Amino acid sequence: MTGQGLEPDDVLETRGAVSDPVAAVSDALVEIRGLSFRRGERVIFEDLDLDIRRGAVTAVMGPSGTGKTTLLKLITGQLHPDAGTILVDGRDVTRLDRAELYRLRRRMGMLFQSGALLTDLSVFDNVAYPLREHTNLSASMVRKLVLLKLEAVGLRGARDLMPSELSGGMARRVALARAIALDPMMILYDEPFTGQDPISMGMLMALIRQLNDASGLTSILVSHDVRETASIADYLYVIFEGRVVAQGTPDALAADRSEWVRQFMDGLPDGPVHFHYPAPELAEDLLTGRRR
Ligand SMILES: Nc1ncnc2c1ncn2[C@@H]1O[C@H](COP(=O)(O)OP(=O)(O)OP(=O)(O)O)[C@@H](O)[C@H]1O
Repeated sequence: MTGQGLEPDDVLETRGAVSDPVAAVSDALVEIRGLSFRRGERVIFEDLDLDIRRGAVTAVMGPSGTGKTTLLKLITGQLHPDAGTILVDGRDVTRLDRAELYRLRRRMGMLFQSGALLTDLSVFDNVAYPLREHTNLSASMVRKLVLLKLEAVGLRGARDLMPSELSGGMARRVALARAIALDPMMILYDEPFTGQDPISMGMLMALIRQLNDASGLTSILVSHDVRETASIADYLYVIFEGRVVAQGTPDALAADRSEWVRQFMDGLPDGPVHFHYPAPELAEDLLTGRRR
């Protein structure tokens, strides 16, 4: 028993009627249909549908452990679902062979929590790494591209530094330059703001939005930082217990009065997601003669 009592009717559709850009354009770069995924006995996703619109910043939010990172790994083909389809640019990642998946993955930049820089390489060489690995470009072309990517994240002047000489925020920006080195069609961010001070958080937020718009990217952003995420995303999904419980533009979700949306967007400690793990009444528990 989960104690959450989520029924199918609780699923909220909070798309704004006319002003919602996503409702008007159905051009999805990622189209997920009927996705089911388990970890042992645990159901992570059950019949999940979700679209990521081309050119937009789409955020996926939800309580900790709800499967956000898992969703990114399913989209990139690092995990295989039990059922459902995941179309990325029209191709079902669940059906691609290794070589096709590898080619598709090259077109997806990733900034994962664990995406550390290579500590033995300079900033320049970290960004050059995917270019040298995956292309036959000349050294002078690699140099130009690396400098352009570093310029895009404001760190062209830091090219000769080693990762140990960077602040946490700078390191994340270098990782971002590396993630866009191969000019991906899409970039996936997993908790990009974790551990950042407010200034570097603001910088990263602006960069995510700027890179998306200037490079014609499509961005998927997984984050716990509701307010910050809502301020840069075009569209938000809230997932919980394997399903989408709310979706809409930031404005639509800000105006939504339902308990689900309010608890999540306002960070309320109790609501449909309970603070207490299901238990008998406290008085009943205290008065009983049981030892545990
Ligand atoms: N390698 C693994 N083996 C077994 N279970 C796992 C594994 N990785 C994750 N899980 C479980 O899958 C569930 C979803 O994990 P996931 O990391 O996707 O959640 P999340 O929403 O990204 O969480 P957070 O916001 O805390 O990062 C969790 O219950 C987690 O314990």
